[in-house]
Amino acid sequence: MSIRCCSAMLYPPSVNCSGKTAITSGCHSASKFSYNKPHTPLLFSTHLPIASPLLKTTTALRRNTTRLPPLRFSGAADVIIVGAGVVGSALTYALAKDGRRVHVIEKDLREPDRIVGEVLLPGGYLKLIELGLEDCLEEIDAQRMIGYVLYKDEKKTKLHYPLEKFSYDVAGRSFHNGRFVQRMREKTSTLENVRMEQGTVTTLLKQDNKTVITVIGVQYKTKDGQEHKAYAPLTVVCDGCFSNLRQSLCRPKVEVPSCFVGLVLENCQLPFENYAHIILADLSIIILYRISSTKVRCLVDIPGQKVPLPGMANYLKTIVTSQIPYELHDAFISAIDRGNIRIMPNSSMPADPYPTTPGALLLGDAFNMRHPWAGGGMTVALSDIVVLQDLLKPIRDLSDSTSLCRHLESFYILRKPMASTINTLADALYKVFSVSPDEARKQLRQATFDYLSLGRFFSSGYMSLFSGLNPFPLSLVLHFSATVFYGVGRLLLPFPSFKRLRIGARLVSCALGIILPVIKAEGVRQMFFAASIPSFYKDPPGR
Ligand SMILES: Cc1cc2nc3c(=O)[nH]c(=O)nc-3n(C[C@H](O)[C@H](O)[C@H](O)COP(=O)(O)OP(=O)(O)OC[C@H]3O[C@@H](n4cnc5c(N)ncnc54)[C@H](O)[C@@H]3O)c2cc1C
Repeated sequence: MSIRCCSAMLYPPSVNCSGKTAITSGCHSASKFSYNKPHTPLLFSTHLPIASPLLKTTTALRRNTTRLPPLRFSGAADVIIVGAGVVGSALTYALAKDGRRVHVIEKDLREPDRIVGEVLLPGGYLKLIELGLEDCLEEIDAQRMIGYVLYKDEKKTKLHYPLEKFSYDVAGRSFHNGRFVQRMREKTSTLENVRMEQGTVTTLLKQDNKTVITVIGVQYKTKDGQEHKAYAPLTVVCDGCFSNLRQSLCRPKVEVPSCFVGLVLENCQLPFENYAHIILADLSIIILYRISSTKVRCLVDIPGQKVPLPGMANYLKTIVTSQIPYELHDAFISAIDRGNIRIMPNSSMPADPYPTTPGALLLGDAFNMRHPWAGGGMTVALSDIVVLQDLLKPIRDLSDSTSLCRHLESFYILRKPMASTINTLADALYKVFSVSPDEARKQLRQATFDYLSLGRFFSSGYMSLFSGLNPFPLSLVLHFSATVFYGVGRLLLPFPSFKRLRIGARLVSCALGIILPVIKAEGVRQMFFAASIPSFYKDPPGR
């Protein structure tokens, strides 16, 4: 179906709530796109000198590269993106490269300082290459990561990502999240057709034509307290895990099984450099990985929705120190004494399979979350961006929101291999690895550790799933089933007793109780029989 609406007519330029155009200064000029895109001609103002906090980021690393993000154009955008975190920035770059005029509104353009999004899996790195953003990992002192060392009791096992078939640069990376995000913002804001602005989006603007409600733009507040409205045929909400806007687009079912307590260890050596260290400790899971040449991140998983900060230093010192490798004790205690202990809730939220509000999309953590212990969030999100970019590429005009919305139904199917594999792995194995007094759960935890320690096919199968290099849900289910059989087999061999039989049966029931709800939340049909869903084959509208 061909769409011929004129987006400029439907979507007026960004205006503030008093009705004035938002851009009030600068030299407006009729701009020409350097790409071949049949847009209604709009007036563009290029290189408007607007002061931005992006410039004020002070790290020496960026002193030479940071530039003002100019408000590039004053006309209506094709796409509004809410949030310039990992996802918003990468999506902006992808769409702008394809010739869309993108208006990004970000609450805070200063370099973020968070304990999230510090490990990019090799599969995510490949997606970054597909998006042309791999250079954002340069000059930020990012560290190469080639696998995990898994610790349990006195034993440890080394697990490698299956990187043999790839060029040397393909590996995991770990880094300061803020540096990575800032590099992406900088690169994105150099594009002529990107308008990056600091402001907090407060509302999605909707048009109700009695049969269907369509999102037509956003209302946002700038730092000076002014309210503005911006309009576009498509609004993508990437406002992260604490999203305020997702409620109006889906039915979020957020679970918070635990929190991460984060510390930075300085000037110490990991027992195995280039590996993340995952310790299945007596009380919780502890993760250590390098985020720069001088700093190591330590994350301690504490079950529960809220973790009290008072008393945390004491808990870490008296209980946790003894659980981490001996050579890190001094650095760990120094980190506690420095006092910069951070806490983040670990949320999990299945994607709503068909959030169908024309004119809007959710992406990133606002749309879908999984337990972060496996470091898969950015990989899933970057993979989603590649799928979305491919779906939008052939569509010239985005202004028929209803057709576009129907076309994008296939997004929810095509994203499934990567998203379901990583989501299921993260949520199911988190439960398997978390501490429980139940004997069957203890057996399952031990069996999984031992299964991974078998090496060869057994560990490489899991590692290709963990790495995001083999996004294949069926393979995950087969490996999980094999782990359970292995666990039961060990209990029953050489001579099964009645007690062991009972534990074996409970082990199977625990494993099913863990994996089935996760698969159900992902959608059995979308996960395993995607090709049987009609929207899998949809032709784009308006070709
Ligand atoms: C403790 C923890 C550790 C994690 N570790 C990893 C890891 O190692 N590897 C990994 O891949 N994933 C990890 N994740 C998940 C990962 O952080 C997320 O998947 C990723 O950051 C999602 O990116 P995003 O852009 O959707 O959200 P964010 O990165 O949170 O970005 C959202 C952006 O939107 C802006 N914003 C919010 N509200 C508004 C508004 N109203 N108006 C305008 N702007 C707004 C925010 O300022 C922010 O810049 C971790 C998560 C947690 C909780």
